[in-house]
Amino acid sequence: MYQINTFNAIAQEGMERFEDDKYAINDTDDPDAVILRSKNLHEMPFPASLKAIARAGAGTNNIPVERATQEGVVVFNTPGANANAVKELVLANLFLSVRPILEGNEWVQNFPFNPGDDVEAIAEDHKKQFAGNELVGKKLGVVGLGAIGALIANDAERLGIEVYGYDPYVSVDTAWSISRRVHRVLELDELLKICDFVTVHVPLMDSTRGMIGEHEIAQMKATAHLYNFARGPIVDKDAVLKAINDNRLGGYITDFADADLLHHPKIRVLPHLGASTEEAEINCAKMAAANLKRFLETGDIVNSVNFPSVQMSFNSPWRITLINKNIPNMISTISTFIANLDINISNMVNRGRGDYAYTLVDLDELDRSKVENLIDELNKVDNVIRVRAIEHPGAFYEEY
Ligand SMILES: NC(=O)c1ccc[n+]([C@@H]2O[C@H](COP(=O)([O-])OP(=O)(O)OC[C@H]3O[C@@H](n4cnc5c(N)ncnc54)[C@H](O)[C@@H]3O)[C@@H](O)[C@H]2O)c1
Ligand SMILES: O=C(O)[C@H](O)COP(=O)(O)O
Repeated sequence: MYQINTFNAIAQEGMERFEDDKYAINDTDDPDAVILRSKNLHEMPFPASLKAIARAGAGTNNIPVERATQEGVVVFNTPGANANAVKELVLANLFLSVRPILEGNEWVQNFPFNPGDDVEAIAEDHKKQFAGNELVGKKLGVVGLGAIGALIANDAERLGIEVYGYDPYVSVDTAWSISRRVHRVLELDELLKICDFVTVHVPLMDSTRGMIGEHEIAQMKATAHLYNFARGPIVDKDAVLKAINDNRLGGYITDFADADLLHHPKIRVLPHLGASTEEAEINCAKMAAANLKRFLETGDIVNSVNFPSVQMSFNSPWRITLINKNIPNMISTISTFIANLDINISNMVNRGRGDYAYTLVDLDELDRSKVENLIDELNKVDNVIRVRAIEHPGAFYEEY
């Protein structure tokens, strides 16, 4: 039985993938894996049993990824699974930025009409104060052309907006998906100078913390609007407040609530709603559950942020998985241990990522005690961080 613990509300459509006869949910303090959304794990020690953490979402800044790596815990996320939800929220805010839609509604709802008033005529009389602008022909800068940024760039371009994109690390796949009518910008300042709207979609990392600060805001048009649906600390809020109060920035729209940003007429604050659609929550939960199940049941790694992508078809009675330091001779050391126990290797794959590597070894061996003995031995090997044995689920092996 695998033990899974959850944090945050994970959509049932994902959780129901964990079959009752194989998985126990929230039943232990020593889980094999955790599935979560934005719960902060930084101060939480990991139990020795923990093998994997699945983030049902994109950002993993709530997870101590480096510590997880050192402790041999594989961290997964769900790339792209909530990108459409964020895209739609950003587009909605673009419309709200050019048209006083919310203000018009608020005015009508709160106007002190008297009984018998011609409400329609009074509204017609006042509508001029809620005239707006159009998005067609405006310039939008997209900082970070990943799953979300690429969708926004393409859809904004289709709306007739002139789109400029900046991402020095854009993936080849994403680059192919972006319309050739989206202008590629090589310097962030260049984009900031010309755009009416700038929307940021980069992960929060040491290199992006505060990346939109005083200098960057000073490049922007005084009428421009800055959007932050990525993470609060990517934008320097003090620089934003100062610029807005000095009339050097037109507005700030953020998905990250902060007491200092509340009740300002030029700042709109949302309670982290980017991924909060039924569709995105289901997509993320399903993908996170699939990542976890596959890892626990086969050792395959797909969509990890700290270990390499490794898949191998599982055709042997036993598979062992190893997380080890990425140093010379590890593979020969491991295979020598296996050979010394007179066990034959039927298939093997090893991939490194930075300082760590992941190895799958399929064994032509039916004797459980020999495999258990091997695991004990491998656990003693220097620079091996975690070893696991997975029995092939097909009972037919017992018959041979
Ligand atoms: N508001 C929400 O609810 C919500 C929902 C989903 C994601 N997010 C946030 O948005 C971030 C992006 O999500 P995504 O799914 O598009 O991720 P992604 O990994 O697909 O894309 C991130 C992109 O940022 C680029 N990048 C990294 N550093 C950069 C830099 N210094 N300058 C320019 N580009 C840079 C990368 O090359 C990549 O293309 C997430 O990490 C998360 O923090 C927020
Ligand atoms: O990084 C993400 O995927 C988003 O910020 C969504 O966070 P949530 O799952 O807590 O809504």
